[in-house]
Amino acid sequence: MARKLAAGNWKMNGMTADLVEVDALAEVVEAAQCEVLLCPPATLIAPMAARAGLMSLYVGGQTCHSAGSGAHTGDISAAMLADAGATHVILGHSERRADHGESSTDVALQVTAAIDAGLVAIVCVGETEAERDAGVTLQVVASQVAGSIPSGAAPEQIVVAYEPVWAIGTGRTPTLEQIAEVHDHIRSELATRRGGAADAIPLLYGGSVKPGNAAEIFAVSNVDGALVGGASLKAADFSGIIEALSAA
Ligand SMILES: O=C[C@H](O)COP(=O)(O)O
Repeated sequence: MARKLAAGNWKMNGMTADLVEVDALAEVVEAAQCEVLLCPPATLIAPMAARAGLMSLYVGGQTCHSAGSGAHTGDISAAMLADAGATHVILGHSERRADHGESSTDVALQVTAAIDAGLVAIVCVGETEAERDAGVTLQVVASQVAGSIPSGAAPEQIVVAYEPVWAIGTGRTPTLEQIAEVHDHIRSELATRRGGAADAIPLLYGGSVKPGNAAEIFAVSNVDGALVGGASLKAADFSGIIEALSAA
């Protein structure tokens, strides 16, 4: 049985003044029957972690370089994220794959670096709309899972987030049957390579999760939580999602 995780991805949003949203989550986080994580932009990791330390809230990064240090202007290493107070890092998000040309091979190297730095790696996979229309969703997702997760990674060091690219920030979501089909397939792919240990890897759904649709998504087979973008920016919205996962 995998642990449940409500993860928020602030993407390139958030100023110091927005940290009041973290304070506003305190009561819900303390009552939560699941793990809760927020991944702000790198500039806010340290101050958010200082606030999160007062409650049971994890803080994570949104990417990291595969190298430990060196001449990589603008990049950040996994050890730097950990040093700032992060416990997790999102890797291989479709926006990184599209905007920065990151391949599954690149992501696998980042995952190894993250694990070496003591971080939990949240590995994102998902098909584009054209791939879904072409009927190759399961092959695309299986290939990303196989290529992005190093075989040596232990189950407690990995989370997989299924995010259909066409559902991100669009208000569109797959049917519950489509979510179940992909999540069951990911679980089965992981089990092929890891046996029963695969059951301990949390599988998150991401893409237009809101308080209003969270409960039905969390009731789907092999959905252990969510990776939430827009609805994680405001405590009022994210609270509803945390509560729905706690009740699932
Ligand atoms: O990382 C989060 C996802 O990309 C989902 O974003 P969204 O909830 O705004 O659709």
